Amino acid sequence: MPADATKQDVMAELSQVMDPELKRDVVTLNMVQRVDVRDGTATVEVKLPARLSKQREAMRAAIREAVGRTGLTPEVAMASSLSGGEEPASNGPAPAPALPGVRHVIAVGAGKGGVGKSTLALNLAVGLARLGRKSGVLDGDIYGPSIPTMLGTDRYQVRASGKTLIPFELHGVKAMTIGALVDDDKPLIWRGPMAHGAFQQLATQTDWGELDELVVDLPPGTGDVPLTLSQTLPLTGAVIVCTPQKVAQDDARRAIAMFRQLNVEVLGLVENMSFFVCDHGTEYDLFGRGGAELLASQEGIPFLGSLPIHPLLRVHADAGDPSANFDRDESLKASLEGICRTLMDQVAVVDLEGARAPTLTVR
Ligand SMILES: Nc1ncnc2c1ncn2[C@@H]1O[C@H](COP(=O)(O)OP(=O)(O)OP(=O)(O)O)[C@@H](O)[C@H]1O
Repeated sequence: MPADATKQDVMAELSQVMDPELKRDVVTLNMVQRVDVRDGTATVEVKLPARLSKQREAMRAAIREAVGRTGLTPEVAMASSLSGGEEPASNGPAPAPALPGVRHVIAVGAGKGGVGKSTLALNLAVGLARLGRKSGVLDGDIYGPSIPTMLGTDRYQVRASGKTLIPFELHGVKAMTIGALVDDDKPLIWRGPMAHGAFQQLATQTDWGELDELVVDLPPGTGDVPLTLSQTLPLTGAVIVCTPQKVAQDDARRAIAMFRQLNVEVLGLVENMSFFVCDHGTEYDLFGRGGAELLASQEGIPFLGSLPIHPLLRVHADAGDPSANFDRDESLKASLEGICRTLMDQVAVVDLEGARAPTLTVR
């Protein structure tokens, strides 16, 4: 490219430089603060999140190389975010609207599919209700909504009063699912903005009443759609589910990085399918139990607890009877309630820190 390249040319090359953790480019992630092109030189200012401090020089080299491809001489200034706080992604949706009456919105996410995210989201909502909280569950897993089957709402039609959707009320939990609005047989191809609009409507037009916790089942992964949906609601924090294998932890690490990038508090990590208990009571660590707890301590986030591979979890999910998980097996009940209680503690910590946060009064 000739040396009369423009700022747009520089931005186009910079959009090829990837955040090594989030696998997303530095332009989309709003890290590029300034680009000036003058006299054959491109001056680029980049704000690097604190989590990438070890990759600082590698990032600088990648940015220099990208600018160099335009034929301009690169001058790269790198600033770091001080607090470890990351910049919210640019091109993101408008600020999330509050849900009146809902005190805490808790997203449940996972770095990859099939790790038990929906199972955990639903059992958290049911468990919190059984512990006396007013709870709800919002199924945002637009790729494969499973809450309708797991909660048994698929037996009912969604009802509306004018433009307001009336949530289902089953097992002590208010529920709304994107599954109620899409046809099972015609999977839609969702893109970020489209998913954002439908999901936001679903969340804001449902009559939740007063809730202590609304648990949101996000789509799996860290792609555009989960990223967009994570910015759609005012989240109190996120819970991440992972299985014990090393590969699952790598995915979970990416999910942690995604929430941090969005400035969403990670309330904790849950290890699902942690071990298997056979009929004789012997426990088998099929996938290498304990990996998630180790990951939590490495990442400095709370470990909320683990769930065994338990045939009843699958049976009750297929039967749409989550209450049975708390009624038919003492050890399963103890695991689920333990996770719910630890989560409630973490939510209380966030409330406390929010109350303590300094406020600025402008006169
Ligand atoms: N600990 C467990 N023991 C037994 N079965 C489980 C356990 N966790 C999940 N399952 C079963 O595994 C299947 C997948 O679980 P689930 O739908 O919760 O995963 P997911 O991560 O939400 O998947 P997706 O990414 O497709 O949304 C379901 O049939 C569920 O009942």
